[in-house]
Amino acid sequence: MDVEQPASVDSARIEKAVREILIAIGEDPDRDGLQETPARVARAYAEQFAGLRQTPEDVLTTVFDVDHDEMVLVRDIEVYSTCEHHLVPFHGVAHVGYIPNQKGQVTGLSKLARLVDVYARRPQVQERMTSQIADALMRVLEPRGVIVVIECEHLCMTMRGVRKPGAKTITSAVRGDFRNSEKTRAEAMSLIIH
Ligand SMILES: Nc1nc2c(ncn2[C@@H]2O[C@H](COP(=O)(O)OP(=O)(O)OP(=O)(O)O)[C@@H](O)[C@H]2O)c(=O)[nH]1
Ligand SMILES: [Zn+2]
Repeated sequence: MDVEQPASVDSARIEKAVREILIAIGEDPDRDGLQETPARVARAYAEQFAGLRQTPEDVLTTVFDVDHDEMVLVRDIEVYSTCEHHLVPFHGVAHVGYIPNQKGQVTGLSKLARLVDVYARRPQVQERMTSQIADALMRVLEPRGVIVVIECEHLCMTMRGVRKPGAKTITSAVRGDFRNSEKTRAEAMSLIIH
């Protein structure tokens, strides 16, 4: 469950902290190129972590009935998130599919991409982000099933640490019909993996 979130980031606090980090790494925060950096980082974080101040209901606003109760899948939604362990990016693609309920309730296609961003723009681990997207769709659209597959490269594994560029992490979350029916799941996977 989402905990209550602050209205916006505390820019002054971020700026103070970033200045401290610059000093701690042995930089001069007052040199030309760095003077504006704390304020820039505060603005960047406001954007990068905007999802902390959003709920799925904020973006899944358009729900309408169509005469379609079979799979809808949006593939290759670009995703940028921030690894909560190292605060460096991980990025890749998300594939989000669902089977509308008997009433044929669907949402706008762009709303699925917006939903991905609600959870990507937070300090994250890929597994949790994947489940959160699936659970939010189940709750709001009450579909017969949801499948979310996310493939990402984690910069904490490529630019530092173990340094394995190209390694991809693939996570999936299946709910409802996608969980219960191997055939339905296989159909979705064949559309995702091409
Ligand atoms: N399961 C999971 N692990 C992640 C994710 N993002 C980063 N990690 C891992 O989190 C772990 C943190 O491990 P620690 O040993 O606490 O940190 P560390 O010493 O910086 O680890 P190394 O990255 O191996 O140098 C690392 O193995 C990362 O690869 C994620 O989305 N999911
Ligand atoms: Zn990391």
